[in-house]
Amino acid sequence: MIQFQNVIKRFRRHEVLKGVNLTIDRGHRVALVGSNGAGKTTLIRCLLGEYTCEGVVAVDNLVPREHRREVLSKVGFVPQLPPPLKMPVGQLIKFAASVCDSNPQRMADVATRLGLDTERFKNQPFVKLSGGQKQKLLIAIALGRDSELLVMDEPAANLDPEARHIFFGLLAEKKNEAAMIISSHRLDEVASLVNRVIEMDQGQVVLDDRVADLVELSSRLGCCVRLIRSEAPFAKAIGEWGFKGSDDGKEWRGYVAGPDRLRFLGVLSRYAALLSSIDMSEAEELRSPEAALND
Ligand SMILES: Nc1ncnc2c1ncn2[C@@H]1O[C@H](COP(=O)(O)OP(=O)(O)OP(=O)(O)O)[C@@H](O)[C@H]1O
Repeated sequence: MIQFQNVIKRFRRHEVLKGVNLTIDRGHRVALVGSNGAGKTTLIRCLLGEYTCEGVVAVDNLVPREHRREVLSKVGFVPQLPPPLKMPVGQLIKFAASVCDSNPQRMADVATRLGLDTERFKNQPFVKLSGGQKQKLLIAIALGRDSELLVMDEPAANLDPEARHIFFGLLAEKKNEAAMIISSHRLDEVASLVNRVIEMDQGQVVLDDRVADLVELSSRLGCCVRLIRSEAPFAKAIGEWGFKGSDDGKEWRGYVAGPDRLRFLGVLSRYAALLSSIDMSEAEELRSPEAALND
């Protein structure tokens, strides 16, 4: 579906992409990783037809630079930095839906699932939303439409754990019909969302691995964390994951989105000396943490 053949991009004399060769098909969920300045955004911009470059870039045999409209009609894009748009939220959704022949209500419904009530914010300029609200709206615009390719630059970075879980579920719904490219500095942020990892360094692909597709995107893990004593900083950190504590603050229960397990364990590792046990298991059905505590 996507082809890069010996793609070279120069800014004046600085060669930023040094001959990139890649083929990405439907069903591939790619983590595009690499340190700052590796060339990830430049590669994406070549794919979206924003830059001219040497070599071949093609989406379904169309050259994005020459067939921009047709190529962009296939692509849902979530940018790394939200554009500084003054347009009110309601108008922005209508405009975005008209550009890609989608229904504004479909985008609004995705926003609602993510926890953003677009009706409430319809007259508010986009630029005045919070970072997380902007991210939710951009995701809703990208996912509330038919697309064959989803390109997302650090898409979940600003989302709270509940919205991340919903977002992963939305990706699961698209996983067979679309190819996905998820760009990130950190592999651990995106590792469990993907089945292929492409690492760039200094304008070149230095690793291209197919990885086991074991984590169900829409899964949740029921968790119980026990401590040797209660501590306020831990309570604050785990409270941000929606966990509820026992009266003595030594037992905490809640749910973690399947793809977020590594991230969650990373948070727990900061309090390793406090931990007495961690239980994590695939949740068969969702029960409230209060109900689980009463078991
Ligand atoms: N418009 C531009 N003009 C000149 N140089 C540029 C331009 N855009 C990017 N570069 C340079 O190209 C290199 C690759 O940048 P790019 O933004 O593609 O990296 P990245 O991997 O996306 O980094 P980050 O993770 O920081 O977003 C960097 O050295 C950057 O300074």
